[in-house]
Amino acid sequence: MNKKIGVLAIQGAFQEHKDILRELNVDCFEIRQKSDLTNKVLDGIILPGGESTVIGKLLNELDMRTQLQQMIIDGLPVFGTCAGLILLAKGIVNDDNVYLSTMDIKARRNAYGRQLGSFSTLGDFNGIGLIPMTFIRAPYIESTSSSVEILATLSDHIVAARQKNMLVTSFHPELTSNLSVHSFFVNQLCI
Ligand SMILES: NC(=O)CC[C@H](N)C(=O)O
Repeated sequence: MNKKIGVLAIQGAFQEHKDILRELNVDCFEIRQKSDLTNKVLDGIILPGGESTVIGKLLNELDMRTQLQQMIIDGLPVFGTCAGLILLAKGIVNDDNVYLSTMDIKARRNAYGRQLGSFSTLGDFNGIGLIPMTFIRAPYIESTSSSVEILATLSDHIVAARQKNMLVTSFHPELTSNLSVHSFFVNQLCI
């Protein structure tokens, strides 16, 4: 049966994720309110890039945060890009807030500073190979617990990682034409 992936669509770059999923022939729909989480059968969910403070605030205002957090703890496959990574982190080294707080990573927000706010490069992703990586005011992962698998590093900083049902990237694979990270999520995590 076709997998059904939700894309959190309350702020940020969610349309690009939908476009990639469509290219992969995966059914996807927008998650805009709590009932979208509870009323539909979900094989996985994507948390897009955007502004983590805004998405985090909206998750609370829409009464979605605790529900989503519990679903992830219960094993719902989740892929967080950029702000999505920050939402999943159990710690943010340069911010007092935490949001869903399900993944054993410590993130640094806006880690590349103003000068290098946005850039693209090629990087090696474990098991996939060289892929284009586009960073926009990106975080990186400063530390992880030993149960987190590191999938990509750039200049000694962790930019992709997995822990059980959770996959995160600092970069935006949805802003490139490379489908491989989404394909990895759908085929390796959403099973
Ligand atoms: N492109 C992005 O998602 C940027 C993330 C943003 N800097 C934040 O802290 O939320």
